[in-house]
Amino acid sequence: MKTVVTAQQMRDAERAVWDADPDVDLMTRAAAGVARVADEMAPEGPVLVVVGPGNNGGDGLFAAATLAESREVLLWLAAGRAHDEGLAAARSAGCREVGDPASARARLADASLVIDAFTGLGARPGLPPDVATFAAACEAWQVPVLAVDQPSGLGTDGGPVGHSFNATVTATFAARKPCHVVEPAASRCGDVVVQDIGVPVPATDLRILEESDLANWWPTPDAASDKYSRGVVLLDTGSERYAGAALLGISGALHAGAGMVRYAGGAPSGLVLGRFPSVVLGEGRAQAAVVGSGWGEPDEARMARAVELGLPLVVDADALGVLPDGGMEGWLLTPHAGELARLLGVGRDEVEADPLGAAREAARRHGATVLLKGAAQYVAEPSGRVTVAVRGPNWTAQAGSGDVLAGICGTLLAAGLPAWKAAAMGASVQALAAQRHPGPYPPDRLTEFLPTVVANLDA
Ligand SMILES: NC(=O)C1=CN([C@@H]2O[C@H](COP(=O)(O)OP(=O)(O)OC[C@H]3O[C@@H](n4cnc5c(N)ncnc54)[C@H](OP(=O)(O)O)[C@@H]3O)[C@@H](O)[C@H]2O)[C@@H](O)CC1
Ligand SMILES: [K+]
Repeated sequence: MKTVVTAQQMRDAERAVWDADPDVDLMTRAAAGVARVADEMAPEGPVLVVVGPGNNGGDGLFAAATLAESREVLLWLAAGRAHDEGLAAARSAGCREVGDPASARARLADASLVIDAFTGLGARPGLPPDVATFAAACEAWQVPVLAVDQPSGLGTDGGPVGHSFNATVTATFAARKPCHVVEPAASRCGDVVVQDIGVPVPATDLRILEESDLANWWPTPDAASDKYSRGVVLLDTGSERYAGAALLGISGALHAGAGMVRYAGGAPSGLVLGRFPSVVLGEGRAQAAVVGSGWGEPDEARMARAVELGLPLVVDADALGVLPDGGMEGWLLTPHAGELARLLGVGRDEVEADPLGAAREAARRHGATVLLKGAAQYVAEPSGRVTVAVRGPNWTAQAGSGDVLAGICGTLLAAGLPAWKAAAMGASVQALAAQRHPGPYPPDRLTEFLPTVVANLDA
């Protein structure tokens, strides 16, 4: 798992380093990392550096000085002022300045790389008009952009996105920041490279899961395991009309490695057994249950029966409309943005503008873990801690993915994992399956790849 730090947490961490050693030169380390990534991205051709007024611009200027030893480097002082020492170093290394915004845009015709060093940790969201026009021109001309610390225009801690650079690669320092992992900002960051500049990273309440976590934590049977110790998951999903949701959830549960799947939902039993003969029909001993996918409507009586099971529940789709008033400790709610908006009584656009805040609020209000599904997936616990799942390709945005995911999470809950882990690992393994098998596979086909993904998880 990798920790994500806010702007303030990063500044505090840097302050601690300076307090311990006032002579430490973090900017030189940061700039060296930026120059290295720049050379990797574009080994030759002119580099154009957009320089802002603060230390982010300072990083860009010292990186420019290094790059100018071997290639042409142009500076656009887009704020009209710049970090004094950085500017002196860049000038004496031979960097030349473009005088005005139009000249900067004109140089995009032959630039092999733009380095965006306008703003970083000190950014207010948005860009001055000249810089916004330049950022749009970079996109239109398809010039690769290396963002220093973050694409300028984004708020470091995430939030709504207006004018900003759209980076090919972002070179950040010490740890990722919320804008690198939380949408809508994350999509503007390209590939995020984290440079070690000798600043220890504090533990925080935001982190991202990695494949190695899945490898270490995936519940793998041993010689003493039987179907009960591996975990029995009960699904009360599907209906006559939405029988497919039941099949998809069962498939997710089985391919994630359930010891046994029981099915007690509304899909025709012949259909279920015809496709999955190992499924046991009806209720019985189980360690977790999945409810709501494919019910077709919120059903209070059905929800009440599920509550009576006394099991940790994965609550999906229609069941989210009939949540009990309390007693959901250990449960996992799996809304997409629209469902989460309904849970909170706000507009979907509000959830999309601040998915982290919305997921945290729902988890706090309901006292349950919330997995917010979508292109990026967040797992919020009632404590406020959030884990970001491994990201998949956009192909997975299709009907049925959520039904499969609920089944996978049910299996992991039944295996004894806490709700946050079941959710983050379930979402991540589905994303990895899609990543390793790119293309428009339907969700039932993708599910069949889960066993090979689990067997080959890279520690
Ligand atoms: N701290 C460290 O030790 C290290 C820091 N490092 C580097 O420093 C960066 C942080 O530097 P920083 O604190 O100087 O802030 P920075 O992001 O350059 O911006 C502040 C300036 O921008 C201006 N401005 C803001 N938004 C604007 C907007 N929308 N439109 C126009 N102007 C805007 C703002 O103006 P003001 O708000 O004052 O009006 C102010 O003048 C960090 O990201 C990393 O790259 C590394 O070297 C490692 C060591
Ligand atoms: K930047």
